[in-house]
This record gives sequence, C-alpha cells and structure tokens, in this order.
Amino acid sequence: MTVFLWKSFHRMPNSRLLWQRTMSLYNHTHGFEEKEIKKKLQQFTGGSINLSKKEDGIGILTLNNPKLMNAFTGTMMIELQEKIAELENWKDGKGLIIHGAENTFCSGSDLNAVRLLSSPQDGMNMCMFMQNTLTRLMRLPLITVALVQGKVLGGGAELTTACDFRLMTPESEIRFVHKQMGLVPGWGGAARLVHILGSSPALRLLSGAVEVQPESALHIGLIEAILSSSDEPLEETCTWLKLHTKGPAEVIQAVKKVILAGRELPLETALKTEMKIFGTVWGGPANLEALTQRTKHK
Ligand SMILES: CCCC(=O)SCCNC(=O)CCNC(=O)[C@H](O)C(C)(C)COP(=O)(O)OP(=O)(O)OC[C@H]1O[C@@H](n2cnc3c(N)ncnc32)[C@H](O)[C@@H]1OP(=O)(O)O
Repeated sequence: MTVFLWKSFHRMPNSRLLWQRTMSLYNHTHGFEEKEIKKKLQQFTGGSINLSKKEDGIGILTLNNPKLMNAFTGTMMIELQEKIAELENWKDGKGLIIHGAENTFCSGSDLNAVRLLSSPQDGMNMCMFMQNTLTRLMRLPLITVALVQGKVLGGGAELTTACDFRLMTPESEIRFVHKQMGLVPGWGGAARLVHILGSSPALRLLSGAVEVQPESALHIGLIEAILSSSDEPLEETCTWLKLHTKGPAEVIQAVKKVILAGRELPLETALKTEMKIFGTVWGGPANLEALTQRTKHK
C-alpha cells in the first residue's frame, strides 16, 4: 500500500481526487464515511482557518478562533482540509507557517464539540478525518513550520507534530494533556512524536502529560529553535523559514520529497524514489544556471 502510494506520489497525478486519495490514509474500505462525519462536524460552528499565499512562495495558515484559544470547532476541521487541498495544488509554493490568531497556537479540539461527539464511532470517524488531513499536511511538498505560542494543548500539540519544524516563543508551552482527559492522542500525534523523539521520550511526555517549556523542548529535539522574543514572532519565523526556502520552487519541493521518501518508505524504495526525484531536477533550469555560473560554495 505504502509503495503504491509513493509510486503515485512520484508520478504527480494531475487529478486532484486521485492525489487526495493517495495522500490520505482512510477511505470507505476502512469503514470511514467522510460525508457522514462532515455532516456532523458542520454542526459545530465557529472560528475559521485562513490561508494567505505570498509571492515569495511562503504560505501563512492561521487558526482563527481566539475566543476559545483557537480550539478546533467542527467547521474549522473541514476548513483545514480545504486549505490543505489548496496547498497541494500550489505550484509556486515553497514553505508554510502555521500559527494561531492573537498570539496563541491552539488549545486542541473544541471541548463543546467533543462532549457532543462522545460515542466511540463518532470519535473514531473524527479521528480518521483529522488523521487524513494531518497526513496530507505532513506530505505537502512544502517545508512546514509550526509557530508555537501560548499554551499548546491536546490536538494543538498533535498538529505541531505534523509540521517539519517547530519554533517556540520564550513563554510558550507544549503539553500532550490527553491522559488528563482520559484519552490518548488520536490525530496521529503519538505515532509522529515517536518518530520525532524516539519511544522513551514520547512515552514520558504522554504518560506524565508533561508541560514542555522551550528549553526542554529544544534539549529533547522537539523544536528547532526558541525565538528571540514574543514581539514579532511571525516575522522572525518567516526570516527563519526563508533561509530554508531560498531557490526555485521545483528544487525546494524536490528537497522535501526526498526527505519524505526517506521518512516514510523502506530503504530500497526510498532510494529508488530519490533517484526518480533527482531526475526531475538534474539538467533543470536551476541546475543549468548553477553550472553556467560556476557556483562555488565558500
Ligand atoms: C484528539 C484531541 C484531543 C484534545 O484536543 S482534548 C482538548 C484539550 N484541551 C483542553 O482541555 C483545553 C482546556 N482549557 C484550558 O486548559 C485553558 O482554557 C487554557 C487553554 C490553558 C487557557 O487558559 P486561560 O488562558 O486561563 O484562558 P481561559 O481558560 O479563560 O480560556 C478562554 C476561553 O477559552 C475556552 N477554551 C479554551 N480551550 C478550549 C477548548 N479546547 N475547547 C473549548 N473551549 C476552550 C475556555 O473555556 C474559556 O471560555 P470561557 O471564557 O470560560 O467561556
């Protein structure tokens, strides 16, 4: 299945539907009825997800529900899916910053919705819906950064793990509070956390519902950097991301794809995928330009 998925990924299907199907994890064969869960999620309104795509190839995705510390309502979950689909089709895109409105990232899922979706079946459908969306986010051919501000809890902490990098402001905190809620992560956050940290540190964070402060997050490798202040974090994050997205979109996207292949595929398949992605940039405009200019790397 994974191999099939990656072959399709590499072939860059033109059809958006095929792309979405191959990038997602669950469909009706897994008992996932997307239409049904969307109908339920539509009932829990409030907030929005806003996307602005800048000319320099950096997108800014804003979680916007500040009254509830940017908790995810049902309609925000649906809007997130729509914005990720839009980003999958962004040919000139290179990077993405995810942040929350009014200087706080996200306090998880909206507890009002959680209370009303409390049957195991609804819970599993919501979980499959969010896992599909966050897996597609993780597989975007863009370099993604979560800008962590305020108290980032539950599903908010899970969302940060679907990004390539996390940057924290000095006063912020990440906390997988699921155990305190009688839960475990369900948006894929546990599996991704094990990949990021290894199983013992991940278990420590989950079993202790540990409040992870910036210094400790940096020490265990959960984040890439602590921002210098909380004054202009979005600008600082943009500057940081621009260092990693300098160059043409096709090259930046190819860089992300070879890393994705290495992260998700068995070694032999990853190597073959890398070779094919290499073929898309070898002799390409950026490569020829660098050769013409006799670029030196001093
Ligand atoms: C698989 C997904 C699993 C999950 O995500 S479970 C959800 C995990 N998140 C939580 O349990 C968050 C509980 N809330 C808190 O701990 C605190 O509100 C929090 C985020 C630390 C902020 O504390 P403060 O800065 O003191 O602000 P506050 O408590 O007065 O909050 C302002 C208003 O926002 C509300 N709020 C915050 N997080 C929410 C959430 N997730 N769902 C629904 N409402 C939420 C909070 O109830 C308050 O509303 P109100 O002013 O009392 O009407």
